[in-house]
Amino acid sequence: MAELLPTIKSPEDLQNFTTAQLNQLAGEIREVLCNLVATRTAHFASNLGVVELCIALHRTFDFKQDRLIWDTGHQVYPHKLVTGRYDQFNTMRTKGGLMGYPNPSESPYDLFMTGHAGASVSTVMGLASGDYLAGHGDRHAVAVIGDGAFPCGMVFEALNNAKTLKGNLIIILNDNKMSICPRVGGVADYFDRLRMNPFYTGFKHEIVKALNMVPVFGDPTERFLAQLKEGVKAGLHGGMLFEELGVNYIGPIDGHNIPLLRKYLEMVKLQKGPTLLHVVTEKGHGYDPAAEDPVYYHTPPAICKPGDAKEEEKREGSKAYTNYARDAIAGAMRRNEKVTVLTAAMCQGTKMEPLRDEFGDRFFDTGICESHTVAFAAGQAKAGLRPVVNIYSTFLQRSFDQVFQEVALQDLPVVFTMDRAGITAADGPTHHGMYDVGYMRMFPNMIVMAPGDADELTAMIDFAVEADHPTAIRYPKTNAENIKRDRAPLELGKAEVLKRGQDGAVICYGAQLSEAKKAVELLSKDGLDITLVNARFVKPFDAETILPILRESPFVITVEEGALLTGFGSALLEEAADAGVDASHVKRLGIPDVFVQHGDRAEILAELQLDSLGIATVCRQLAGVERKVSSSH
Ligand SMILES: Cc1ncc(C[n+]2csc(CCOP(=O)(O)OP(=O)(O)O)c2C)c(N)n1
Ligand SMILES: CC(=O)[C@@H](O)[C@H](O)COP(=O)(O)O
Ligand SMILES: [Mg+2]
Repeated sequence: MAELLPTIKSPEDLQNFTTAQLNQLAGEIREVLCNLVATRTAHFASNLGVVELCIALHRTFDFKQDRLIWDTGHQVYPHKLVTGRYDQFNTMRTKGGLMGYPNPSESPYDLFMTGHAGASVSTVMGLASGDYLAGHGDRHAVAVIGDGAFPCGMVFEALNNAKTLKGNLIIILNDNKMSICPRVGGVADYFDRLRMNPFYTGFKHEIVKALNMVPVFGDPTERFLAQLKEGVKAGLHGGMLFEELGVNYIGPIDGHNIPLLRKYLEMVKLQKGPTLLHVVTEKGHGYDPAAEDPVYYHTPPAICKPGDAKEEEKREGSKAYTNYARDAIAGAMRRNEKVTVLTAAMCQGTKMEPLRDEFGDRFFDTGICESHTVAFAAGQAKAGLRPVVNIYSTFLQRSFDQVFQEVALQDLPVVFTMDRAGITAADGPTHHGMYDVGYMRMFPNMIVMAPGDADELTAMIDFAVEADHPTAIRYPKTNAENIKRDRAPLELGKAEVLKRGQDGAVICYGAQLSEAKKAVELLSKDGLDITLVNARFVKPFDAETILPILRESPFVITVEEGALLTGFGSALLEEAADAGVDASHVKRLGIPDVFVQHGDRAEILAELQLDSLGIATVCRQLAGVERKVSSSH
């Protein structure tokens, strides 16, 4: 039972806690985190790892004035607990409840709504700059960024700019040796070398002893710090990469020792100029199964007791679109040795660990560097390879310009398999994949498609790796079904008509096809005979099939799990306008011009009328069936 946590209404309540109480608080936070993931899937190992760091930060700074950004934001749960949200904590990631990321509408301690990695150093610099110009140069601005997020290009862009900053910038590098998967790349190796620093290994105890003799405030600390840093530099050139960029480097230090963290945080507060404090933590700290398998426990399914008979089953999961995509890519790689696959640190989410093992040198994990990934794939394509960029729709947004310049403009055969396209549910607005239809279809040369079911996804990937142009395929985070029908073979730019009727038409782009089909079946019980089209392609658009349906149908509904602005329905309206075809009877179902909040996927889709009942209801309204029924009474 938590004893201290319920008493904390704001971080000010931590100020009188003793070290023993702060340690007790750390234990209580971990217990609450464990209780949460027993009930639902949520970010776990990352949160366990930052408990002490979070407490020490809030004990040292006053974030009513000072600024704090947790990079990415998935490790923000302890912060939520100590900033007055303990009472609502059991609503985490449920509709209307707390968001799993920072959310300014929940608390003034959350400055930005985030979820994408790598922006923290830049935004914190902006805050520091604004505070300085507003005469609040005494405020401190702190970015906490993980070792996985650190290699993002944007972080280095910010570091490059940091020494020009007037204002106090503190970067806490939370180094737990992990991204979601084990971290990769040269920066990771560099952090490993920094850990070999005697500051962290051999001499650590000596340094801690010396620190204990140093008062926390005033000049002596600064002098001591300067000497200490010189000593470390002379020893192993630790942190020289940062020092050369004009950023003071301190560390690494143990991130699970609250008094030690406090001491160093007090010191960096006094430091002039941008400062990076390298803190070493363990992902999953305090819960052994998570510490031993932080990949699985990054976002484990609910009730993940080790040894749980169902655990293995959950690991593989039922067959989602993600699995079909993975298997189709694997098939293409087996058939054609020119096919490569690229991931930007999402090997686990895209279920590609088996591909990493099977295709060693044709599997590329670039880390959280989406822009680089796409330009890199373009280079591979130019060199004659057939790269597949397997990426979440929302994260591909980072590469908009590389999709334009390096891929589309050169007309290179890069395949984009865009996972999590649509409502991703509990992650919320930062993660829903809503915009890819628009940002892909606007570029010349692109072939842009969405499968209506599982086998179609396989067919599209097979088609894409043979295409001579860039291709994009979107699919959502859900289990994939196969729709029984006399399946039309996949043909470039051709829609599939599943059924013809005279009372109206439903044209579906993507995986809501099964819901659309159910709706059409429901409607036939009401006596409505509805045409059902599986659009397959938004580009090239099948005007030949679709425009006659527009002309002949009393109403037409387009269905897509994406933004209405720039989406499939918009493409249809553009085609109709260009061809002079009346489209005033077209109703578009999709995601309106709002940021959709987090919640249960089925619930959100139902609210958007993107399920069978919603589609059927709209059809009835357009067909006037309700009116007919009521007037017959
Ligand atoms: C731009 C972007 N790409 C990918 C992701 C997916 N993602 C979320 S957390 C994470 C790992 C981050 O590692 P790190 O920063 O070290 O934090 P840790 O989980 O280790 O605490 C990844 C790849 C993301 N959120 N944003
Ligand atoms: C923080 C982050 O961006 C990832 O952890 C994301 O939540 C993963 O999403 P999936 O659970 O859909 O793989
Ligand atoms: Mg990490």
